[in-house]
Amino acid sequence: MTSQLRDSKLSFIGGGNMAAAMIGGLLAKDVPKQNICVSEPWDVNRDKMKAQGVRTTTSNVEASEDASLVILAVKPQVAKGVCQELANAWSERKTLPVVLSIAAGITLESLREWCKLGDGRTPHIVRVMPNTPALVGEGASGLYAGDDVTKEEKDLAAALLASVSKATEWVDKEELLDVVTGLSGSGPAYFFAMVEHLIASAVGLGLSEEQATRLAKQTCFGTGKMMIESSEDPAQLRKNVTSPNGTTDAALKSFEASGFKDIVDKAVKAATDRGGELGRTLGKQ
Ligand SMILES: NC(=O)C1=CN([C@@H]2O[C@H](COP(=O)(O)OP(=O)(O)OC[C@H]3O[C@@H](n4cnc5c(N)ncnc54)[C@H](OP(=O)(O)O)[C@@H]3O)[C@@H](O)[C@H]2O)C=CC1
Ligand SMILES: O=C(O)[C@@H]1CCC=N1
Repeated sequence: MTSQLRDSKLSFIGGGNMAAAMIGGLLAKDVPKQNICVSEPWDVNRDKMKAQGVRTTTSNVEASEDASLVILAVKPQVAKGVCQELANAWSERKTLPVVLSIAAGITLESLREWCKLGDGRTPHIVRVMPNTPALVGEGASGLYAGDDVTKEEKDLAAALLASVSKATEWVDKEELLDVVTGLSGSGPAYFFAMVEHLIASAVGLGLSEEQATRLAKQTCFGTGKMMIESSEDPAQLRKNVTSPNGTTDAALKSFEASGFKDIVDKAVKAATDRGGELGRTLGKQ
């Protein structure tokens, strides 16, 4: 972790699933608890955060008061109101915090418009797309920043994401963040769904739920670890499992016959398109 990140005051606006994952990951990396403040309306979520030792409040304005980095971690549908509330409260501030938006789809243009202060100043904004494995320090994150963001600010944003992610990728076109969302932002759900189905299939064929769950989870984990640690690419690793005319071959042929590639293509595109759609519809409101 960089000293710049360790010394920064971080304010999470919204303390839901993704904020909890990032905060859990940050605390595991020894970011000082007292440097993290979360504003969250729901007492159940607030209590969970409080139990981790970070500061909590119901007031977005209070949470952002002394922050150098404000992480906008609310649903896209409420981002506009939250940005406007914060911009109103920051009019007396000489130095504005850097805003990191994790809201899927919401464009820089909209964020800048909503975060504009009465005197015309706009905070520097970085869009990021993390994922929930950040909780265990195994996140994958994409980032995009406009030209107004300084190198130091980009380094700080990247350091925050890198502290909870093993892959931190800058994209050079904003629309590519929607693709990152369709791949790694939503991606954990695809793998969870796959494991759910694997367990159900094996239980249907006679294994106990407990055994099927242990075997399926470990297969997913072991496969991921192997992909990261091996010098061979995923296609070669797949071939290494697949004996000619053997059991894996039978399964992969069945996948193919059911249109596996097409199923994946369509799903990633659906998520990517939904990101763009959220940006367009919510940006207009
Ligand atoms: N979950 C994920 O895997 C990922 C999510 N994201 C993005 O992260 C953002 C948050 O998603 P996620 O954590 O899943 O959503 P959650 O609903 O779990 O978290 C959002 C939290 O914000 C709270 N909230 C609602 N209104 C306000 C407000 N005005 N001020 C402050 N807090 C408020 C909500 O409280 P209440 O429930 O009471 O409304 C909720 O606890 C989204 O924009 C999403 O696109 C990005 C990457 C991955
Ligand atoms: O489902 C969503 O919209 C958010 C963004 C990426 C993961 N969860």
